[in-house]
This record gives sequence, structure tokens and C-alpha cells, in this order.
Amino acid sequence: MSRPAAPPVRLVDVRTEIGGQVIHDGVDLEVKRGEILGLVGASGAGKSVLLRSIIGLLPPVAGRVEIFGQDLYAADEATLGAIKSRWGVLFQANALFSTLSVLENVAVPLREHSQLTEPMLLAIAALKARMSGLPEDALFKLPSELSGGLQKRVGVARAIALDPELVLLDEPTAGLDPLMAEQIDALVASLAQTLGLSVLVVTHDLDTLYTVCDRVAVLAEQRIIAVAPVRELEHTDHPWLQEYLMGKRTRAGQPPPDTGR
Ligand SMILES: Nc1ncnc2c1ncn2[C@@H]1O[C@H](COP(=O)(O)OP(=O)(O)OP(=O)(O)O)[C@@H](O)[C@H]1O
Repeated sequence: MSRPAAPPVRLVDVRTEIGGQVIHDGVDLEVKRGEILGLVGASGAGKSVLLRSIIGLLPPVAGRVEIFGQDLYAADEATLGAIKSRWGVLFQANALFSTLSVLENVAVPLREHSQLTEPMLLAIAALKARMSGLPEDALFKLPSELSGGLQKRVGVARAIALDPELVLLDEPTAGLDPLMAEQIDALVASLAQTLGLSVLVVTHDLDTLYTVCDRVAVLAEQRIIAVAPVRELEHTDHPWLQEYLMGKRTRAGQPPPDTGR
């Protein structure tokens, strides 16, 4: 009998500290294969720091970060390289190279993690840019020549450049107008479904939670206090969660239409 495949992300009792300040203590979290998991929490709760731990940039002082069943911080260089070629990351401010064209930005992970020939590499980068909804005339522009929404699409195209199994997104709709945010949400949902991705998305955006995420994990008091489909979270009595999901400023206490998720 074959063993069930390991989850793309599994955190076990993770504790992180920055400059002696405890950011997380006892974080348990799992991203299941094929799901879109939202990660929410108040500003400063530690969502971005947790993401940094998940992508190998901040070793926990205790606990374990497992990616595809491998202990990330115990992995040798070859294993780490193999893991990195199976994920794609969209950083909060996109982290695009300002002096490189859109096409070259998308090609960066391909240059780093593949042995493709130059024409093949550029062809794949162009394909990923198109899949991410970038118009043809954007490919040879600099990121600064594009709108915020198109820059986000460049970040998404780069995140899927290597045909990853796992995609990690840090606030993909932050700073976008509602229409552009909706388009990025739709892009993430359709790419996840078409490519069979597992996705962890850090967000403050309620629309993302209701229309895109299968489950939502809530970070508060230095750990994950709940994980469930967002509609189930509406019924938890945690004060921050109640205010966040049902408060006047968010949805005016009106549950959104049921989208089937
Ligand atoms: N490089 C750093 N040096 C010192 N402290 C840091 C650093 N990065 C993050 N922190 C601290 O870690 C805590 C969590 O920050 P983090 O950016 O992860 O929060 P967040 O939940 O992502 O917030 P937001 O929703 O506003 O983006 C904060 O107290 C922050 O000040």
C-alpha cells in the first residue's frame, strides 16, 4: 500500500523570534494538497514573518517546518534546491527587478532553477505571462511602466514560471482598486484550478476569503487559533475574528452571497 503524499506545507509547534521578541509560539498549520488556504490576522500578528519561515528565510527557534514532507531547515543544499523549484512566491511588494523587462523578470526563476536554452526559457516566460493575463505589449516594458494590477500579474507569472506545485502569495490584492483586486482573485482561483496548485495566501481582503479560499487559518496570540472554511469562522466567538468578519467596517454585518466555496 502506498503512503499518502505529504502535505505541501506542515508547521509543527513553530516558535519564531526576531531580536529577542517572540513572534510565534506553538504554531501548527497545514496546507493540504490542492487547497487554497487563506492566512489572516491583525496587522503585526506575524503573517509575513510566518511566510518568511515557510520559505526558508527565518529559521524557527523551535518546532519544524516541513515542505513536501521534508524538514526545510535540516535539508542539504541539493534537497533545498529541489524544494525551491517546486514552489513559487509572490512577495507583498512584488519584488520585481526594476531594470529588467517584464519578460526577463518572469524568466528569473527559470534561469535560476532550470537548464533550459535561451529561446526555450523566453518562450516559457512569455507563456506564463500570457497565462497571467499580461498583454503582449507589456512583455518588453519595465515594471514601472505598468499599472499596479499588471505588476501584480508579473509577480504571479513569475511565481508560476517553474510549474510549481505550491504557490505562496503575500497580500496579492493589497493596494489595488476593487475591480483589479477582483481580477487578481479570479486569476489566482483559475490558475490554482487549471494547474492543480496548492496555495497559501496571506490576505486582509475579505473578498479573497469568501470567493477564493477553501479554508482560512487565523493567526492571533502568536499561534493559529482556528482553521476552517470562512463561513464556519463567522460563528466563532473570538472577538477579533467577530469584528473582522462581521463588523460594521468590513461587511456591514451582511454575509456575502454564497459562491459555493
Ligand atoms: N525585520 C524585522 N525586525 C524586527 N521586527 C520585525 C521585523 N519584521 C517583522 N517584525 C515584527 O514582527 C511582527 C510581525 O510582523 P509581520 O510583518 O509578520 O506582521 P503582519 O501580520 O504581516 O502585518 P501586516 O498585516 O501589517 O502586514 C511585528 O511586531 C513586526 O514589528
